[in-house]
Amino acid sequence: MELIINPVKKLRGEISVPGDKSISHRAVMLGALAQGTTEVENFLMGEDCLATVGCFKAMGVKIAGLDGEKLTIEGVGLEGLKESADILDAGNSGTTTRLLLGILAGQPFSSILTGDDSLKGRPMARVTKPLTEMGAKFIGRDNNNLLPLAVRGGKLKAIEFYSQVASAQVKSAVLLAGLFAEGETSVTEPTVSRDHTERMLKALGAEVVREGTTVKLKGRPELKGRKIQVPGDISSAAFLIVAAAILPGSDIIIKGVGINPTRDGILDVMNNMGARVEIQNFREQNGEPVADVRVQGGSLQGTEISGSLIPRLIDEIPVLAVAAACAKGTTIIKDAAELKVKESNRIAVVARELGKFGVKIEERSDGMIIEGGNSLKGCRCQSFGDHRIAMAAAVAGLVAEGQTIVEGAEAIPVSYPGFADALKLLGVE
Ligand SMILES: O=C(O)C1=C[C@@H](OP(=O)(O)O)[C@@H](O)[C@H](O)C1
Ligand SMILES: C=C(OP(=O)(O)O)C(=O)O
Repeated sequence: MELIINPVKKLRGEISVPGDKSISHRAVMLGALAQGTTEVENFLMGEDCLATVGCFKAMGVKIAGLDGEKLTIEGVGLEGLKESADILDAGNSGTTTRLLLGILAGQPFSSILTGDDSLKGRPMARVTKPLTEMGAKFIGRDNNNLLPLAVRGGKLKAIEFYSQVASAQVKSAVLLAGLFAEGETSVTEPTVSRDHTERMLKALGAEVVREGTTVKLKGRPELKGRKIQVPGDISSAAFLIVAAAILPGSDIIIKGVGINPTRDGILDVMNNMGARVEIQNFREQNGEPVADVRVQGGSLQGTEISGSLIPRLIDEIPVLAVAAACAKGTTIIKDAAELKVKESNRIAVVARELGKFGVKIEERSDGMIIEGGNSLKGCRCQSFGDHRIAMAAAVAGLVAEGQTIVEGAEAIPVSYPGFADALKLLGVE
């Protein structure tokens, strides 16, 4: 599928973005493991989260409301999942895979988990290693690194785990396995990654504490189902934030965006670049901070994006590269080697695709250097099956001269169903 983008002068209007993908996955998983009913409002009906729903249905969990935006999960408790008669399919979703492996590790049955071609190339040893140390057994290619993976779960022991990567998926996999172990499981990461798992576990009744970059969880808690209201996804809002910021004369308000401090790195970067971004109507929703984000267009300056900022905006880097291309001066992105193991190699693909727009961009092993300030030229570009690449290219198309055609736009509903309609609502053809 192709998305055809015509340049536009400015974006105007008020809009909300679909529910947060990370929180929607966790609502299904923890709702399933809780006692009683969990009602999820503003659940993201994106393909990744629907893959999570499919896996839990296959393990006997009753989930209703897939036709609307309110999902109801009948929790089965920590002991209640059933062996799936078929292979579990995580589709394109790394979050489904890694978090689910943590849960499957604690089950007294066998499971087989697979995904699409992109997911079959992504590293899983980062979770199968600590889960093996906890007592689970895996069989998979490349030393249990690649899907498909067979898992034989069982009685787990709590561990103290030191992760090499600042990854919420790794941290969450170990913590979710820790639910099934007696005693305290702890995870220490190099810098803090998104903490939605910890927040939701607490909200459902588990004992979780953070000390610096370490999170500790007491095993075998009694989780209680509850209402969960999912905030708008800042990673989806990012495309609109950047689009408005690079189009002078724009003025948009994105309502109800989750601005959890472990996720809001894009707001810091926009601020550093001199963008006019305002946080309005701050409030808290089920333990997650939420606000309306107003963005006005203007001129941007190059910046550096590195260090502990990276995990706070990892999924926003493709679109931040577009902001950098439109800014005056140079932008350096480093410490972001993780980008190479996402849905595509996001360093190589961003460099190649933005290069087609005429952007001067140098690929580095852990990031990229972008020379901003040259005008972009409309082009034909590819998503490489990566939703964030497709949407970043579309945003570049809004400021480029002439028409831009994004091939592989069918990847977009993985995280942002309705993306094209959102652009139209704000004035794009
Ligand atoms: O835990 C999560 O929900 C996610 C964590 C991040 O991945 P890593 O944990 O691999 O960095 C992020 O890129 C992904 O989109 C969602
Ligand atoms: C990396 C992403 O997701 P996942 O790891 O869940 O596939 C993403 O949404 O950009």
